[in-house]
Amino acid sequence: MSRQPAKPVRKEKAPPEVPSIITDPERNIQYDKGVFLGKGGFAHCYELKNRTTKEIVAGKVVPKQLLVKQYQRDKMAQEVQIHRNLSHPNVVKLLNFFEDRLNVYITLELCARRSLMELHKRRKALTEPEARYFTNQIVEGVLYLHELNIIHRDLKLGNLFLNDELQVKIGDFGLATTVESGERKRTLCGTPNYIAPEVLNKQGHSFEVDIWAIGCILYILLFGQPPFESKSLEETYSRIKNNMYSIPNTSSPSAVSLIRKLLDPTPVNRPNARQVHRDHFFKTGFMPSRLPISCLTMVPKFGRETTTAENLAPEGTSEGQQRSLQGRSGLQPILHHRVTDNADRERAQQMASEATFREPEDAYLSQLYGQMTNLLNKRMPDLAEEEAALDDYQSPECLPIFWISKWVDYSDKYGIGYQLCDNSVGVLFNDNSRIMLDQAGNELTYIEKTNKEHYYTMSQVLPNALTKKVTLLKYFRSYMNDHLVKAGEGAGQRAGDDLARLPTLRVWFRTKSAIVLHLSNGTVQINFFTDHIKMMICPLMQSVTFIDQQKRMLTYKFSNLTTNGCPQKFLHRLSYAKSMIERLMNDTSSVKGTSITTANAPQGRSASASSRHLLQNGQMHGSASVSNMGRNNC
Ligand SMILES: Nc1ncnc2c1ncn2[C@@H]1O[C@H](COP(=O)(O)OP(=O)(O)OP(=O)(O)O)[C@@H](O)[C@H]1O
Repeated sequence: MSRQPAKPVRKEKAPPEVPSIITDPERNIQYDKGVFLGKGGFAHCYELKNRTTKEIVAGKVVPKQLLVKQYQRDKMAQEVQIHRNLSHPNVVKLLNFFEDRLNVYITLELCARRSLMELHKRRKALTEPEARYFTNQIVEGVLYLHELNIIHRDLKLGNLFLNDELQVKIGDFGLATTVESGERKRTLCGTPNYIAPEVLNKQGHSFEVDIWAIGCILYILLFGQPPFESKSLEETYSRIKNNMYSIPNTSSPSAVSLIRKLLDPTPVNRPNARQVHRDHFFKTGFMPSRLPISCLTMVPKFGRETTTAENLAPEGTSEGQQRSLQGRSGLQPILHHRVTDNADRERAQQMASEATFREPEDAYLSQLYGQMTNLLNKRMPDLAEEEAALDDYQSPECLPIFWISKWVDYSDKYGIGYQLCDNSVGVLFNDNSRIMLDQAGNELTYIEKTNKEHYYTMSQVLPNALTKKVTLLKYFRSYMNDHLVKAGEGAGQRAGDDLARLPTLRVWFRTKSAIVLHLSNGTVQINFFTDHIKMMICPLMQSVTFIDQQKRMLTYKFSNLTTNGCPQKFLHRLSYAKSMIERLMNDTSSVKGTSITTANAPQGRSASASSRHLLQNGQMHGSASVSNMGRNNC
């Protein structure tokens, strides 16, 4: 592959010069600059740690050189003016703002789980209970704003942030405005993403533009794409003006009815925020009280037990085996998910069971292979390693939610055990069945080689057929805890964990130089043995993360590698990854149809054994990859 000589990369805007210790002079607070969170049109955002209280907040940094024009300063002042007085669980809290010689700083409540935009990229269409959960919180935030006579005017997935509890937080008040009663706004600086027809038609607009945007958001959450999307902007605008959209017939009547009301072409016909909040859609059906982190990348599991207030045991378990969620010593009482009455409950159960998980046939391998081929066919300018490590080249929002932090190869007898970065553990057995135990050590998933899933809790009596595999799982778990870097006790179970479906290891093999692991959510991970560099490639975010020798996590979008350049060292690995993906594709097809059924099948019978480097004499070989990745990275 021909390489262009290193040349300075053209950047749209110079990154801000940010001191490593930032001082809020007025309040005499010092912050340590932490990890880079991302950049927008104006701002670069970092984790900031209060040096006294140790609290971590998000710090938006805007270089003063970007605020030279009066209108830029006015816009920022207006944004802060509106945002600073707001206080609601579904609105990002603006904590403080201050400046130093170089920059203006705004400190905000930290939303460590990014935004609904990244969720959408990873998941596309969500289940209806998830769409209900997120939209309900958006509506609660909007209701609060509208009651204060504030229109947000730019509600979009990227402005709906998520904290560690996966609570929605409305942010970015750059286009927000206040309205007097009956006033209709005539001008709007900037183009809102989900622009309402009355804005396009310049008829004057008000609160109803936010309601329209909620309609677009609910549509995207349910169906995975915007209602008026087309190939060109003109066509999209024409569809908006003519109210041309269709609703897939997979949706429930209450979802269809609400979308139609929200996307009414005539603003006065749309419900106001209070009416939306009271809508049938939110009052019926399954409303999770909390969603697990895994739903950022995997469809949740809605077993029978999770859809009822009583948390009934899964089918096939007896009364005595039912799990009691109350009164478990040492555990927080778990909030019940909301289901209204018996009829609704039945419907919710039916809907939930219909939402059974279908893992894509090859878990995105061919898609990823195509992306890698495309990327490597392009000329990527050379880039010095240290330059590539600068914040401005990074896309930290694309960092995978899960990766394998430890693994133990015991495939000469049983299989491979691994720990995910959230401390959950799994085993891929030689017979291609999989088992997974969550970080709290409570929720157990068993996946047959046919991909059929079974859910249990560790407190219930498990089927005899599983005893041996669960024993092995525990064995792997304690081995990884004892012999590899100390993992610490898993956190206690939290509400919503019963809905978690964790990604599992699907296929793996070892070469002389690396172990190659493919997770069911599409992530391909390659750990290189010699220099301990690791790479995680995600087809859904179209990005690659390298964990370098200094244990830095460097995440690049494929598109940025082509425009900004790629260090030689990473380029070699990308080429290597492409051939490994090809091999995974071949392995995956050979795994299909294998007739191996026992847990400890002889080595030669495993369909994928040919590509595994099997250790002899029952030896375990393991690796703890990256012991300290920091909170943001998990
Ligand atoms: N409260 C927060 N917590 C965590 N990350 C945040 C927070 N606010 C912003 N970010 C991150 O910082 C990035 C830049 O923020 P934002 O998009 O608000 O900047 P901006 O320049 O105002 O954007 P825009 O161009 O959309 O107006 C976002 O992509 C997001 O990843």
